[in-house]
Amino acid sequence: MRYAQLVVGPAGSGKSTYCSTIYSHCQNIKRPCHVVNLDPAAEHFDYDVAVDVRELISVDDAAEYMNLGPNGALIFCMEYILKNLEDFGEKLGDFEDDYLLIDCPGQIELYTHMPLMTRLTNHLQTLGFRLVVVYLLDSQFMCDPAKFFSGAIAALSAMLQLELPHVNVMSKMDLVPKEVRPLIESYMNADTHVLLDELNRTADDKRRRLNLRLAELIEEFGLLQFYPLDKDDEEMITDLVLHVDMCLQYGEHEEPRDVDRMDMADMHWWRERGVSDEDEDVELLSAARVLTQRRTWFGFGQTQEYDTSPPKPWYQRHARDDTDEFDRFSTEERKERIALRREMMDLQEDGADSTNLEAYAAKVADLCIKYNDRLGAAALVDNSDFVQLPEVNKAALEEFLEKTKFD
Ligand SMILES: Nc1nc2c(ncn2[C@@H]2O[C@H](COP(=O)(O)OP(=O)(O)OP(=O)(O)O)[C@@H](O)[C@H]2O)c(=O)[nH]1
Repeated sequence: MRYAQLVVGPAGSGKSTYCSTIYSHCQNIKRPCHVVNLDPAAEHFDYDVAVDVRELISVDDAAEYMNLGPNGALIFCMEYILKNLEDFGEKLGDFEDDYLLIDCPGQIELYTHMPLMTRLTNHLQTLGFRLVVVYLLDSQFMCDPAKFFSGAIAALSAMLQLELPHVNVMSKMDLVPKEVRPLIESYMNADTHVLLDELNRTADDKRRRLNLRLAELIEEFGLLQFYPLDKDDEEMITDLVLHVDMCLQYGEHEEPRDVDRMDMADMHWWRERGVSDEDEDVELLSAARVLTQRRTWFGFGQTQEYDTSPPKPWYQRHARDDTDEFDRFSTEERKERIALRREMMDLQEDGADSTNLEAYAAKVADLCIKYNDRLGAAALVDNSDFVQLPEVNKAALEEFLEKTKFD
């Protein structure tokens, strides 16, 4: 399976910088990755470009030979690429099992007015690529709600035009002054109440109705969540890559290598954190993570899927975030959870019946109480029928939840 991110967004929004940042991140995590330049007007890059559209045609050549101005030359280039799409696509076809970052031109009207991107994406799909659009918006221009609305609608237009999984990114977060951050954060979640209040301050009745309709559109379709990006914040980059991977379903086709019982999502999670899958501990670590995630830990042969909801944005993270939780456990708790998970795996191999399922669920319940794990306890009680939790343990968990309730 091959994967590609189409990196789009207005001029100067940070597309090339994004490609450079993700390219370095991929190198660090040992993921094969190549950058493709689709911008005939591009000038220089601080990374190796594997395929460059300028080898086919560049704006400078078009301007010189066709005697065109900069915009006319760009349109000419786009038409030329369209006519020679098959040749260009062939070059992209050289990469097996790889991950491409396609750095697109900044003039987004080129895609909304011309069929280039749609034709290119269709072609890539016929070559077996799984695609995601990463749409960048510059946080610098998002310091007032009217600009946010126009940026969000441009993102929506690209989303509708390209009809592909779509991730919105708010770039250059490091440049946002502290006092403006709360406002930007509210935009990133498309908090329409905040936006409307701001927008309506100076609007007349007619404009207020328009603002309301636009806000409803944004809210109703839930399409406009933005992921923050500060190119120097490793954690933000990891979160974003993880989210894009979920949209791409990256890695789901792969066969596990050394660790045949491990969930691929776990392996991927650890790889993202620099742990090699040749490392024996990965199986243990992953097992522990499954346990901490409380999604699949108490069932035998349960088909419940991983929760693929996007990781929480950095500003919403709190101590009980699932993905961070493992790090909070004491060594003793980790060991016990790992041991229990191993026991469950052995039972799975021997064949689970209702007696050992009950015994297992009872042990998990004890562990929740022992380590003051309210979230796990609540999940277990909610799924008590499904996991065949014995009544006595269910009652103990309910008592524990009642006793440790926050007011
Ligand atoms: N401080 C900061 N600067 C950034 C960031 N991302 C991009 N920039 C700067 O913003 C400017 C434009 O970035 P590019 O990556 O060239 O933007 P682009 O979207 O590729 O531009 P075009 O291809 O011309 O449309 C450059 O000066 C970058 O150094 C960021 O996260 N933080």
